[in-house]
Amino acid sequence: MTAALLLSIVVLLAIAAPLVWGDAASAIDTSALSEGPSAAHWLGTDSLGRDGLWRVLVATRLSIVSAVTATAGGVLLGLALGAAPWLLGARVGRVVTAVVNIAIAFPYLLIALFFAVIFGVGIVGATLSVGLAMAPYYARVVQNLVAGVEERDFIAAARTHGQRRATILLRHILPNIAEPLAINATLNAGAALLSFAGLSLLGIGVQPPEYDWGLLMNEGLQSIYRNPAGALAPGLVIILAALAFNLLGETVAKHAGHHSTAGQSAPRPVARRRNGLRNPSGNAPTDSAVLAVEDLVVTVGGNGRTVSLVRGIDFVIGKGEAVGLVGESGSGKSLTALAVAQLLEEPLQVNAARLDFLGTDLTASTNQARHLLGTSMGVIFQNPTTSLNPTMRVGAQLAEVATTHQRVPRRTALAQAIERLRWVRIPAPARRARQYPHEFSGGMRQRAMIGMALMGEPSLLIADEPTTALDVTVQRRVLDLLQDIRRSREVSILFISHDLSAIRRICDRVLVMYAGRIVEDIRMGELPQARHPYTRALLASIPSVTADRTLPLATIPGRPVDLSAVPSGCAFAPRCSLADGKCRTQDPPLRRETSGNRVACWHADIQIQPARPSAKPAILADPKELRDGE
Ligand SMILES: Nc1ncnc2c1ncn2[C@@H]1O[C@H](COP(=O)(O)OP(=O)(O)OP(=O)(O)O)[C@@H](O)[C@H]1O
Repeated sequence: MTAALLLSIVVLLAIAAPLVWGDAASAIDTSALSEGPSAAHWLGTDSLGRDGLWRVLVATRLSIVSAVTATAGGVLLGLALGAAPWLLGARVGRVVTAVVNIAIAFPYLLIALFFAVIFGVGIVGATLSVGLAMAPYYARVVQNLVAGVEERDFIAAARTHGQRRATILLRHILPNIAEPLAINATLNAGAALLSFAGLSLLGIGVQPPEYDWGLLMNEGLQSIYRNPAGALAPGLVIILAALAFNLLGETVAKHAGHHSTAGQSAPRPVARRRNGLRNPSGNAPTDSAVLAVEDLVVTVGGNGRTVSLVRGIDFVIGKGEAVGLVGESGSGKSLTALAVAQLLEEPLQVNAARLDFLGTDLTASTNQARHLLGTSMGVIFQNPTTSLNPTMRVGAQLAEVATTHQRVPRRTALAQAIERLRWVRIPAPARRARQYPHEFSGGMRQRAMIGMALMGEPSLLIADEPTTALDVTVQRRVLDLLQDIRRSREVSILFISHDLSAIRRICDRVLVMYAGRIVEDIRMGELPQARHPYTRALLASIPSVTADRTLPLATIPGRPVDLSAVPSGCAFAPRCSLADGKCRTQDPPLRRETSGNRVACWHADIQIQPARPSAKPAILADPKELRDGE
């Protein structure tokens, strides 16, 4: 609001002041030469008796227009120089980069002075000088921004399609760097304003009879002992106008930052509750249910081209229960977890008949629901390297969760962060809290992430492949840690993995997903007696050290189904050796069995040996043997 108010005043003055007070500001009054402030002249008069206040107001237009013009020129030239390496190739690019680097090594105002001497005094010379002096800075910014974008997959795709570099620059690169560049320019317009003031103050900027704030300051300085207001007033408005630009830039930057990082701290309420509970599986949530999900659907697209990525799933997680979510890549595991944590954004759409967390309806997107998500649900992501901010100390990052969601003072939050680092067995937690993520090993970073998820004393931890990026020994320690946390604090866990042996280590129950649906929900101890052919095939494909090494490793034949063209009937039918006509036409419902497990297969009762070519499939092996074989 302050930025908007200040900027509106500046713009209004730039437009209106010369029209309203232009004549009064130029009127010479020989009877009131170099006077101090009075009722007639609030800021006194200059050596020709002209009113100080009117001149400060009228000078707004020239000061602002010249600063904005110089900034625009600097940005355009910087854009050309910064994009040159991309457009002209490595050899020419190196020369341009070297010139930019040399120019940046000199103080900015020195370069402006250098050009002012070349172009001569006056408004045109000053504008050119300030614009040219700014260009190397913008060139560096553009080079960095281009470097950040040019490695992205969509640029590689455009190059593969044979698009020219200039076209890629205009179509793909510029739109992606425009926002930070514009923010930089707005922030630096204030600096341009100060540069003009500096040049005019030195007498090599704007020349009389034209006048800007710098020239008024120059004139005011000559009589500063008689009339201090004559120099101070233009100085003050320069500061206010520069502040207006800076505040605007920072506001835009903050907004842009929020937009791009919308996520855990500011969940996006896209989940919607559908009317009418389906509850076909008799999957009634009990009082002890931490999470109750019913008919969860995640779709993408619209206008008749909607693709269902998660196709109506139901499950309940009880207090202190650990539930695994397993399936091949693309089966919808992460989307399910992120939909529960309210972390999915447009264009994905989330709908659910029920999405209750600790008895609170998350689809309602109330303050209470948002607070619960922030304090009682922790999410651990796959890659700890990209999940921790590299520029923040680990302790401060953990503490931020508490200051944001629990509004505790920073000191208390930091003590809590150190405590959580101790919980996750980080040695010397107080010292480690002061370190940056790069000073941690991969396993320690993941434990720090788990510590961060524990900051709010969560009731549910969602761990999305938390051990995939770690080596086997570290994986084991992280899994043991999760198991300990679960036991000692009664935390429920939704553990996502494509690795059944990892799931087996900590989960009580496993949900097997295929093509966006749960096809089997089975207690861990009964996994060797899994009834869905897909679960059996997944189990059979776990390598075992006792398997016959002369035989090829077991795989699941065929490919996962394309979710934009799911066949009618059972989605697994094209890959299933048991599939018959019924499977290809009718989709089997997820039925609850007397054992309490659920399975979606017309042939769940048929006993088959898993499709493993070895004599003794791992699925049927002794659980101890499976553990040793990991
Ligand atoms: N933003 C998105 N827009 C369109 N499709 C998406 C989007 N995110 C995911 N998908 C698609 O949704 C399907 C399920 O993705 P999801 O990430 O849940 O799979 P996953 O089972 O977690 O796989 P992985 O084990 O590889 O992480 C995939 O086919 C994926 O391509």
